[in-house]
Amino acid sequence: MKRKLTLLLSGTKSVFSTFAYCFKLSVKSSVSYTLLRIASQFVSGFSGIITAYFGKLIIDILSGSLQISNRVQYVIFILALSSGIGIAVLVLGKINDYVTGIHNEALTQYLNIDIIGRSVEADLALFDSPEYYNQLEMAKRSVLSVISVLWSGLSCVSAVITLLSALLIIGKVSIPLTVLLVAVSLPSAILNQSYTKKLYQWNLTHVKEERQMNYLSFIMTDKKYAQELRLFNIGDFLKEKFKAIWGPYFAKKKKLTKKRALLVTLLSVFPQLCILGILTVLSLRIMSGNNTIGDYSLYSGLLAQFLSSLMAALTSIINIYDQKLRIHSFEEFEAIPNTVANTGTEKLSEITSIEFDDVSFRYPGTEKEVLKHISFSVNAHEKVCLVGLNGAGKSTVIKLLLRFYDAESGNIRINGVDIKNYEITSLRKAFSCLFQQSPNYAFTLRENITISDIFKNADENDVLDALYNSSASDILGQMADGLDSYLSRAYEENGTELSGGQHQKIALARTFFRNSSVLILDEPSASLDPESEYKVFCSLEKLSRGKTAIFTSHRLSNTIIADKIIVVENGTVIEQGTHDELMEKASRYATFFTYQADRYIRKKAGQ
Ligand SMILES: Nc1ncnc2c1ncn2[C@@H]1O[C@H](COP(=O)(O)OP(=O)(O)OP(=O)(O)O)[C@@H](O)[C@H]1O
Repeated sequence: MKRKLTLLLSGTKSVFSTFAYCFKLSVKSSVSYTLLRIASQFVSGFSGIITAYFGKLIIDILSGSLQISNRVQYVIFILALSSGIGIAVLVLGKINDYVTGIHNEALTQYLNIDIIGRSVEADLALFDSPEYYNQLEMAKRSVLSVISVLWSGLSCVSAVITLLSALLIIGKVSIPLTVLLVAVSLPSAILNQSYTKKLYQWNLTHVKEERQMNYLSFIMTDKKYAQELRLFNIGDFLKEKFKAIWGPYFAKKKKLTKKRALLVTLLSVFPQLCILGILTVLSLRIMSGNNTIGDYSLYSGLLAQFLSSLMAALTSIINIYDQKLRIHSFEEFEAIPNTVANTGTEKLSEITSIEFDDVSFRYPGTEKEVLKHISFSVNAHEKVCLVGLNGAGKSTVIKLLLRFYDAESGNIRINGVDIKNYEITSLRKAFSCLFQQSPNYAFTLRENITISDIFKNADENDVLDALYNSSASDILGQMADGLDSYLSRAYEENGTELSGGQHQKIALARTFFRNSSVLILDEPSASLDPESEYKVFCSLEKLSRGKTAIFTSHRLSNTIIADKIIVVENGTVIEQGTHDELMEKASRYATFFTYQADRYIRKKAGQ
């Protein structure tokens, strides 16, 4: 008993705290809408009781149970009053519907923007973890829960008002039967709650399946996959994959829901039996002259209202209790800590040196040491090329330099200062970087370039220069709306779809536009034609004059422009030097270089 009481108390506490949390969010999104919705619940809570009482008065007057002198005027007055209240409640209900709709929209956007904001600031490492995606998915779903808790809490206000008022009046007929009515109405609601909780916990353990289904449905409908899907003829294969997940998922969910529906239906019979008892007692009292005929109308109306508002109140409370876990998912998502903390305060502007000192690193949650005791330095105005086989760790070096991840051991220093001491945005501001898979945006061409430095007070010439330097001026020439042309047809009929190489040129133009003191290009020419590649490396030479540049390239003829070549293999720096120095000795670099030159030389020699 004591345990049950403790459970009840903690349940009540969590209902209140969950509602309070959602109420706070509601107020943050709009104070006026929240107040309007509360006021409307008060009015609707009292209106049912008042209308039922007016009905009783009219019946009593008409049946002669209530003897008054000016019957006609009295009946007309009550009818007019009750119609007035009815119309006012109706109008208020419509206003409430409107306010609720608009408020729900505002609250949804407020919460979505909150989630997006958290996501934008999240550590890059989090994007490697399936757990993070599960949490993100649950947070997105919990937006609906906040709306639902708020709705339940506010509905509870009117339900409780109706419930208490009805209970006070019904209690006059038979207190024991009224108590019994309350008692038998509770189990079905409580059972409902325990199953709702079970269902939610079941949902929690099946988020992975739901995400997999979403993913499959995404690749079956997204343009990116459309070509391969048709070429490989894998539509049916993917549909079967989808069904294989959905089948068992649906069967289990159906079983749980069916059991709940059966039990709740069975238990809802008992309250009806109690109502029958109360109405029987009342009928006997009317026949013996202790109550009027109008009382029958009043009590039967109130009993119906009592039952529906009790159910509404309980369902609301249970819903809030149930949503507690979902709301908790939202709170949990908000509280996910970033490991790459913005610990530094120093501002960084000009970079005079970069130093990797005995740096080791493995991606969070993985065993493999991707970088092993790496040491190298880059001096101001130096052009450095990182060379190595696929998966050697070149891009990882860049990610650590930009503090997307923190090194596990060792130090990365800029201008002799540990990069953790720099304020993170000022650190990143010092780099213009082209990532290996830099995506373009479904925005205009101009926006696709200027997005890399939105605070720059740039004119059109800066954009045109960036396009020229990335060998992309011809792309602009093909665009109907010039710089204002859309780089996607997903949202604009007149948008332009670019080729893979053209996309890379735009991404490169964006990098050149940023014009920071260090230029980083990770495989800038992977998709470029030979002429564009040549021009881009000429631009790189030109633009990096008076700047520091770090680039990676698998086409080793490009390393010619580098002052220093650093060869990375299996996460370690195995050699470094100029092209000539490395070619002179039997280096790994010389082997790579010979691989690429060899085929051409052999072909020429007719071998
Ligand atoms: N987010 C990640 N989580 C776990 N491992 C990763 C992640 N990103 C890269 N790796 C692993 O780190 C290693 C180094 O990858 P990296 O991208 O740095 O290689 P790279 O030298 O740039 O290769 P490429 O020449 O193909 O671009 C690879 O084994 C890769 O599988």
